[in-house]
This record gives sequence, structure tokens and C-alpha cells, in this order.
Amino acid sequence: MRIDVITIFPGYLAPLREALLGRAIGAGLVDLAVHDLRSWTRDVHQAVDDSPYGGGPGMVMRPQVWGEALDAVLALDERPARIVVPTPAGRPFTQATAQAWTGEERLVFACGRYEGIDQRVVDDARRRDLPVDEVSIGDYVLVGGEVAVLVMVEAVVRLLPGVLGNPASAQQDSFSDGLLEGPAYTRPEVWRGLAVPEVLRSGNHAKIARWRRDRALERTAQRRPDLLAALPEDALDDADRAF
Ligand SMILES: N#Cc1c(-c2ccc3ccn(Cc4ccccn4)c3c2)n[nH]c1N
Repeated sequence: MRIDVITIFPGYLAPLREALLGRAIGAGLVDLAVHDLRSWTRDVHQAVDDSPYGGGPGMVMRPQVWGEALDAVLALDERPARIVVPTPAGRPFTQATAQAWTGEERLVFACGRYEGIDQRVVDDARRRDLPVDEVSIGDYVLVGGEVAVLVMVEAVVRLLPGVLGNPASAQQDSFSDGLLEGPAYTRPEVWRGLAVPEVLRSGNHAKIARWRRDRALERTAQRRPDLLAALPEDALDDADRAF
């Protein structure tokens, strides 16, 4: 997978070259290119924003600069690309989104700042039949799209074959089966008077699996009843319902 990020703060994306993601890049599982939007400005001030039509607070990012930047970056590679625009007004980015994007050959992230990017940039891409997703990572407001791109790239890349040491980790993720993950424990057996639940030390794998499922159901019911309500009919078996 090739990932391109266009931003006025390239340094914000430096963490993508660290740790697990850095190793995925080193192993050739991911190609990452970060581009400074100001490279496509033509004025001495390298202006990327202007006042909003209709008035209102803040500034809006200029369509000319973004249009030229996207055209140029898309032309760098012939692989078909999905354009991703983080925005607080976007559709929710979820584990299902991350899973779906693992099938993409290329993702091009457009990081806005100020009050966002002139809408015509997205409209123009869509009318050229380019796939464009306007997505939000959560119901709070950030200052720009860069942090959202860090989140989304990590969520997608960790699912790519060969990235995680143990692929089962991704299968047992929170959300992967529609439930939150239950509690996890490691040595020592007793810590500050708190013991690891006995069932986890029993060696009885059926009982352990049941206990873990019950804890996941319990935690999901307590913290995210919306996820429980959204589960498909056949997602819970009789043992689950008995819980
Ligand atoms: N994903 C995501 C986001 C963002 C986000 C993403 C991109 C931009 C580009 C500019 N701003 C600031 C801004 C503030 C107010 C109204 C519009 N825009 C962004 C915020 N905020 N919260 C999320 N879950």
C-alpha cells in the first residue's frame, strides 16, 4: 500500500516513521510520502487560506492550491487511490472503515487546517469519479487533520498482512467482533494484593474462552450499549444470552 499525506505541517507526520509503522515501511509493506502543501503555492507569501464567503470566523483553505497539490500527488503513482479528507463533519471512521481500506492500493490523505478545505476540492474530485471519503475520528474538534491521519494510518496499517507479529491480535481486537475487549492480565499472579482471576490460571481453555466472552459482553453492556444493540441477530449465541 502507498500512503500519501498532504499537509502544511509535514513534521506532524514524523511519528508514522517510528516503531511498528516504521518497521512496516522498512519491510516494504507500506510506502509513505508526506508532501508540503505550500509547494503548490505561487505567491511570495505562500498563502494557503483566505476569508470565508458569507462571513464567519476563521479562514478557509484555498481550492487552487489544493487542486494543484492533489493533481500532482495523484500523478506520482499510477495505482488507483482513495482520497481521504479528515473533517469534524465527516462520516465516523471505525474499525470497519480501517478494515475496508486495507483493500486499497493507495490512500491519499488531505490534511486541512483553519476551518477546513474549500468544498469544491472534494466536489471536483468526486465529479472526476475519484473515490473521496470525508471522515471524522470522533465527536470532538481538533485544530487540523494531521492527528486524525496519524490515527487512521495506524488503524489501517496494523491490519495489513505481515505488519503485526501475531495476526490473531487483529482478529481479537476490540470492535473486530462488535464487542469491547475484556480485561487483560500478566505476571505477577498477585500484585499489591490483587490476584489474577483464577480461571485464567486454570488451563481450561473452554472455561477461559467463556470467561473472556462474558467479560467482553459485560464491559460492552456497561460502556457501549450502542455496540450491543447494533450486533446482528446471530452474533450472540445461547450462552451469550444467558450471560
Ligand atoms: N477527522 C477529524 C476531526 C477534526 C478535524 C479534521 C480536519 C480539520 C481541518 C481543520 N480543522 C479544524 C476545524 C475546526 C472547526 C471546524 C472545522 N475544522 C479540522 C478538524 N476535528 N475533530 C475530528 N474528529
